Amino acid sequence: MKTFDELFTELTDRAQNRPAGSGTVEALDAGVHAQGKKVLEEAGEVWIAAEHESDERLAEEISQLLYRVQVLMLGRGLTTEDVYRYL
Ligand SMILES: N=c1c2ncn([C@@H]3O[C@H](COP(=O)(O)OP(=O)(O)OP(=O)(O)O)[C@@H](O)[C@H]3O)c2ncn1[C@@H]1O[C@H](COP(=O)(O)O)[C@@H](O)[C@H]1O
Repeated sequence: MKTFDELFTELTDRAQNRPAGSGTVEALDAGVHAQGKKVLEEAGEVWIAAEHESDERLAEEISQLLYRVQVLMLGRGLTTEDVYRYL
């Protein structure tokens, strides 16, 4: 179990150290256009799960959306502070 901030720290480390086999490194190398498409795709899956699937499936889809949003943040060079200032 990890928090949003803990995941962001982990993904930042992946971006900096680029370990072999990291899906995050692959997603970052794919560029902002591909990262944005993944955000949209996961958002759609969250919507469908919210209407038609279990709480557990919905929670899982939301976790994937959060991951995809973080990859996009890293792709654009944003930090959590850049986002939190608007919350
Ligand atoms: N939280 C996530 C996470 N959520 C979603 N995903 C990726 O997103 C996929 C699910 O989303 P999709 O529906 O788009 O995927 P898919 O269509 O089934 O498959 P592809 O798009 O990959 O072909 C998963 O199979 C993962 O590849 C994640 N990949 C990694 N993490 C965490 O990120 C950290 C770093 O991971 P690595 O960079 O892979 O080491 C680790 O703590 C991981 O647990």
